[in-house]
Amino acid sequence: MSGLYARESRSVSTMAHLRFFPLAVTGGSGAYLTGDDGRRLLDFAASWGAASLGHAHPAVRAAVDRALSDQAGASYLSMANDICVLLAERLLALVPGRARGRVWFGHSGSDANETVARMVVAATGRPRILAFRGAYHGGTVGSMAVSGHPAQQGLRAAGLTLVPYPDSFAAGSPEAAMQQALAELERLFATEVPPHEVAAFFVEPIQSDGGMLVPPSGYFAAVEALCRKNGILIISDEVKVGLGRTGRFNAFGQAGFEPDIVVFGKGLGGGLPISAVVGPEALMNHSSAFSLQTVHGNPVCAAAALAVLDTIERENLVENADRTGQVLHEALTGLASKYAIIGDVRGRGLALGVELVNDRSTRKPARREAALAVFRAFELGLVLYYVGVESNVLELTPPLTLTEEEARQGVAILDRALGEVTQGLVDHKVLDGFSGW
Ligand SMILES: Cc1ncc(COP(=O)(O)O)c(/C=N/[C@@H]2CCCCNC2=O)c1O
Repeated sequence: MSGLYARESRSVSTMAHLRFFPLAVTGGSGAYLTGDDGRRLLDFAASWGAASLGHAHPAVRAAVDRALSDQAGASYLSMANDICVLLAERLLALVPGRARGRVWFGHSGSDANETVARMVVAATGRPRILAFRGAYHGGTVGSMAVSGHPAQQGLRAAGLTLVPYPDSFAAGSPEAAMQQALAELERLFATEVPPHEVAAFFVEPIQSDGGMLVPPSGYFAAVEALCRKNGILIISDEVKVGLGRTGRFNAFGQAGFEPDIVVFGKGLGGGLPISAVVGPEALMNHSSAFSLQTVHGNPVCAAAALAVLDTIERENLVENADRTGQVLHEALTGLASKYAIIGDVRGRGLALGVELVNDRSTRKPARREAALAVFRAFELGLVLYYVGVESNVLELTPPLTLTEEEARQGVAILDRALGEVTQGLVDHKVLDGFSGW
């Protein structure tokens, strides 16, 4: 364990730790992090997707410097600032007509989803909310309340009903997954959940922390029809897979539905804390002083977000995510022909998952092997984490700036790590103290 990591253990709380290996960093540039031991590590996680432009991107640095050099306050609570207005106008132009009303700014996906959960109930008078089993919508009380991930210890909202997200790998086919998931939703509407009491449905276009689950084609179109029929608002949580990561700017478009409310976060700030909720004016202006924190809408983070949106456009990063994502997907599929432990490779663009199983026919989750593979990859110079309700899905969410060469380099490291794990060459003891989820 490095000196810096040991020093952290004597100074920083573990309450926010989601640790898979003892990485301590002192810097980074592009798709690389600099370890405190001087190593350069290829970052296939991008800090859970937040470093959308990689590290130390000059556009973000310049934008933040300009905003700080003539600082228009530190909050939009009690005064408007030009940068937030400009960012709001940009985001309104990026969402479908249904959602094109007003923009709320926050710090994180959690406070954004918490705000939406409160807003839809307050504005519609409907007491119920739908979300998916395995969904991660945040780490605050109000966002955990509408989440369904088993790793969360928070209380679920009284009006929350969790429904199954279609898992094509677990069900054996997309058709079976879609049929099962729709049947359960329709059963709930017919028995336990009166649809006219449901205010909104929280949707991840790809369920990331739940295992990078890609919905079957047609599933969300069917869900949207059910929602429209019953006046249920659809919320697209684009916090992790939005902003071009899937190879299209908005992930909901590929998933085949048009949301009423869109939630952005993580990569929006390029590593700085900012989130946004974009929705219809009637909802977004249903009240004043409804959801506020002191430095919400600060111009510095908003400037970073504008730089991110500008850079995504200027550097064609949506196309890069599509193209480099295909290279990565194909390379990972190549690994699957080599390692029986890889049960499934799935995802879109640069939102990819590799599900590890001990047996392809039973699909028994290979939790320990996932943890060992991630640990060994770290030792070999690649940073990636695992997700999934069984913690057996390697998650790849690299910076949108990733090059094809970097993609191949990362897969070569993962290849070696999986080889050593499957040959029993990685001592299980390395996982002591790294409990992950
Ligand atoms: C789809 C989706 N919506 C909202 C959130 C919450 O965002 P914040 O962690 O910025 O509050 C997240 C956060 N996801 C977690 C962050 C904690 C570590 C585990 N991995 C994640 O990506 C998310 O994936």
